[in-house]
Amino acid sequence: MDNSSKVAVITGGNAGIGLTVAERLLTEHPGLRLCLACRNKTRAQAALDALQLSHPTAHISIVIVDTSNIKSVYNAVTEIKQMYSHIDYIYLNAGIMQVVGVDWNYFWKTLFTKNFIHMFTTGDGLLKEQEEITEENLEKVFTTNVFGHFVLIKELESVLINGTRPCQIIWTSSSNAQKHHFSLDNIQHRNERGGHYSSSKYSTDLLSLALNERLNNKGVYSHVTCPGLVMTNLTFGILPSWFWNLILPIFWLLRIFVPTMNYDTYNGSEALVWLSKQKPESLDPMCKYVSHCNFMGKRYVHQDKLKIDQEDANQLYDQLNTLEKKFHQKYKS
Ligand SMILES: NC(=O)C1=CN([C@@H]2O[C@H](COP(=O)(O)OP(=O)(O)OC[C@H]3O[C@@H](n4cnc5c(N)ncnc54)[C@H](OP(=O)(O)O)[C@@H]3O)[C@@H](O)[C@H]2O)C=CC1
Ligand SMILES: CC(C)CCC[C@@H](C)[C@H]1CC[C@H]2C3=C(CC[C@]12C)[C@@]1(C)CCC(=O)C[C@@H]1CC3
Repeated sequence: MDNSSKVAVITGGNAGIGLTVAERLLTEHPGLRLCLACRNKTRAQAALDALQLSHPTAHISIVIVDTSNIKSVYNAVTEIKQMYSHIDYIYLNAGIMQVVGVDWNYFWKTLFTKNFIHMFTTGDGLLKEQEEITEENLEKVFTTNVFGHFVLIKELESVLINGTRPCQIIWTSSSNAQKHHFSLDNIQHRNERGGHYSSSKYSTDLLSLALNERLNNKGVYSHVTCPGLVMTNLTFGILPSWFWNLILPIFWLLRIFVPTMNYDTYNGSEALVWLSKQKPESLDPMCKYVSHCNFMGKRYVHQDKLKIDQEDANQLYDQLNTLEKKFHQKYKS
């Protein structure tokens, strides 16, 4: 095993924001060894081929992981541990949103009120979602976005901790993370009408804080990012791509008020890549690092103070830990 060069693992690294982060990290950190942790072999191989074209000497590998399936996460951990003795950056980026429609009534009602900036920044109240339960009897958005990643981090702990080099855990959270959609009495957000995605991203923010409390003294640092609104398969699942292309000029205008209207993945990945170039000890665990792009097209990183509570974070951590133990017993003993 080559221990000298840096290693980055990216979940959902085959498409959208994850793929752009992969591309930009290879440019920013020459010699970086990259692991695309993806659920689909063909799509992962296509991404690897594209990255290898622009970075012919880069060392890129694929690990198959479906974060909505805990058995698959355990299998992926075994593979990652065989490949790497230390991980410098782990991007917990894979994510889904199960949208079935837009509440246009709410959109028109809010457009000409003072709440319009909040609506365009967060999407809060605009999206209709549907629930799905996985074959392991877990809520799918919660498992894909949060629990699968929790298990990944927990099982990889020995590879993240290294006496001499720090490790950065970098989550792709969202402005859509809203406390009013989250409850410690129902962390999976089961049997609720909507708010599944928001609850999962709020959990992400809490979990990141809890991880810092547990792991900072071992050289592992966790931070949350927000890519803003970016055109990817996720947003094409909300409205068709032709619609988004049509309203591109509106995005430019909206940027005067809402600098998170990033549109492309390069703009959206700014905060995620910027974090990899910072000293992790100097970063604030109570901040969300947000990718901004102004009207003139200038990209920069904005820090938003997180409105979350350490006690909630610890309680969520404990609940995730208890849930993980059941799967550990089932699959690992
Ligand atoms: N686009 C936006 O405006 C915003 C996105 N985000 C977040 O950014 C992250 C990346 O999303 P984005 O790039 O937009 O969307 P994409 O759909 O383009 O990318 C999502 C990535 O996650 C992967 N993925 C989905 N489900 C799983 C799973 N069960 N196991 C493993 N991988 C999975 C997808 O794989 P596959 O290609 O096989 O489907 C894909 O690689 C998400 O966490 C999302 O919530 C946050 C704020 C705004
Ligand atoms: C004329 C158009 C600009 C109308 C588009 C309205 C809505 C579909 C969008 C306005 C704000 C958007 C938004 C998201 C999805 C699409 C909107 C609701 C996200 C929720 C996508 C996923 C995220 O993580 C955050 C985004 C915030 C903004």
